[in-house]
Amino acid sequence: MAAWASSSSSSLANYSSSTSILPRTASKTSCPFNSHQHRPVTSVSLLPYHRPSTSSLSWAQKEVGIRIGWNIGEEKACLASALRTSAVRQLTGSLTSAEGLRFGIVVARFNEIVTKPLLEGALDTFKKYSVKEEDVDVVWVPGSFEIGVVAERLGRSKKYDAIVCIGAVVRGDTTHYDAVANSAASGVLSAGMNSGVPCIFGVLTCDNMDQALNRAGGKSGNKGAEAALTAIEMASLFEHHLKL
Ligand SMILES: Nc1c(NC[C@H](O)[C@H](O)[C@H](O)CO)[nH]c(=O)[nH]c1=O
Ligand SMILES: CC(=O)[C@@H](O)COP(=O)(O)O
Repeated sequence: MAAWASSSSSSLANYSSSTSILPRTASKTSCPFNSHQHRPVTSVSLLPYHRPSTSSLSWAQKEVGIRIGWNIGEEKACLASALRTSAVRQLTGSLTSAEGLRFGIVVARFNEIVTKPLLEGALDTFKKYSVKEEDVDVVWVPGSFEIGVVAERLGRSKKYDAIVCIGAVVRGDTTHYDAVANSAASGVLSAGMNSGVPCIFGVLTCDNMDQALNRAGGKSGNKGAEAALTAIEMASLFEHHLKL
């Protein structure tokens, strides 16, 4: 008899009178096998499973084998998920513990009619979440293409817990838009990866100026303010959970 069968039959005896080993909600809802059985999972072998011939198995072992064999993927996944759920740590940054965190803001002067309100949205958000003015530095660059290199320099200085990158790339008549927009995005991404400091992408990439203005305090909100919120959460996450 396969090793799994004997241990499963004994484990069946152990569990048969016990309540579900899965949290009630898990056995009732998240295990597809259980959904039509309407019975809590009482035993799932965690041994390496192979399907033996059933002729030599007792009723109990067939029951376990059938339950496990037919739905090994779902049952194991459910049990594993349930076990993970009971032991899972969930780490997140807090928006209510921003005091003392330090932020850099890199903002492009190009399309300043858009980037200035984006910057103001970010600064207002920092103030609203108790970030002191002396804990925020603003660095102006000519255009969005220059954001990445400055963001990385600020990150490597280790003076900041997160860096907000603000720009507005608006499509013109040529394909220059694609070069600038893509470079800005990859520049901000690289700055964060290379410096280890969260760099937040608050660069608008729009087909026209109306789209940009709508996202700088217009009917579509303020992406600068959103970027500042993201910066606070990421800075808090790194400060409280991801310190090296
Ligand atoms: N067209 C836009 C630019 N272009 C300028 C570049 O960002 C860069 O400063 C120049 O290529 C020199 O390196 N910048 C924006 O931020 N937005 C635009 O729409
Ligand atoms: C995003 C740009 O670089 C763009 O504003 C430049 O306009 P054009 O493509 O007409 O030169």
